[in-house]
Amino acid sequence: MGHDTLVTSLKTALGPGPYRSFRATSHALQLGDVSPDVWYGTASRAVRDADLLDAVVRSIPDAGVRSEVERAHRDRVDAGAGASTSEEEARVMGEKGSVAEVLAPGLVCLRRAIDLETQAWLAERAFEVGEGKDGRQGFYNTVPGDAPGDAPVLRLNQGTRGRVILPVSDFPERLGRIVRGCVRCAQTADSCTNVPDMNPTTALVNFYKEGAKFKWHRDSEDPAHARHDTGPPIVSFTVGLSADFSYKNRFEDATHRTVRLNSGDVLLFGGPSRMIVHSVTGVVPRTMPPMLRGRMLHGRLNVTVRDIGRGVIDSSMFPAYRVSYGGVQSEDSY
Ligand SMILES: O=C(O)CCC(=O)C(=O)O
Ligand SMILES: [Fe+2]
Repeated sequence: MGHDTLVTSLKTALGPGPYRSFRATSHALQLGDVSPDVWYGTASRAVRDADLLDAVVRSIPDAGVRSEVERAHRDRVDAGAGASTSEEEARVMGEKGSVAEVLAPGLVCLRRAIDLETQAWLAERAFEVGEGKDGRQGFYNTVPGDAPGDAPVLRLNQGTRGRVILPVSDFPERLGRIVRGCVRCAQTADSCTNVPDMNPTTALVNFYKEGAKFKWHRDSEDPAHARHDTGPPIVSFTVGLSADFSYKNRFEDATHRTVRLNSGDVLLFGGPSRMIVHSVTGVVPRTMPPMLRGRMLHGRLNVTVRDIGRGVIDSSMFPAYRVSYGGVQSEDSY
């Protein structure tokens, strides 16, 4: 296949946006910025037609790089990995109207990434694992009643917002498969360099009542990520009411951008965007999808799935989020 025919076939197979990001990843391969393995992973996910993928591999100009890629290809075929994308991963972004918006390098919003049934499932699981089967109080603290003799009352543990912090293994494995599907979609829309692979370890679940906010902060658990542009993405789900998520590069920046996150949207921030300063500036009334009414508490559920690497969470500090690395507490625990 000649070069021009190959380009035309790729543009047609991938569509303009994914084609551009695929071309950028291929350029990074030639510069040595992404490894042949990572490039091949992206290519094999983006280019579903086996003959076209062969043609792309054959077109790699550098013989050394090409043979590395061919090795990755053989390993994958031998391991049967081509068939290993689970149905669940494939379903992410399978909804009508799903679209990936690249807001900045490494910051990707997958619109309507999960369908309503999956949203209801995630909400049910989040309340179930977060709410004290084993004595945990989940999103709530018990506080004494107003007057002497009044029964104790439950209050959200962060005021108008409740939080739970869980190992991702407390959730059914389906969550990990959905997260991996989201990472793949974001990598295809942006690139594997901007959205590196991640290994889900931890879920922070926030429940916001109408009117709740979340202050400006960074999710900078791992000090290594604070110094480099290579951190694995945070994968953040919205279920229920919509919310305005604002972000900027530095605390002192006078201006910020805002993206409205609706039920079923998944926001990823990794690589060069892993350290964005962000805040939830508002929860939007009257945006609950009718199908979820009665299936979750009225409000917004946010599940952020993270890869905290070697980090250790100090659960005695709950509901504060304190993570340490090698015995040193990370700076921006919040
Ligand atoms: O609710 C959100 O969308 C963001 C939550 C967040 O920033 C966090 O849990 O660190
Ligand atoms: Fe955050």
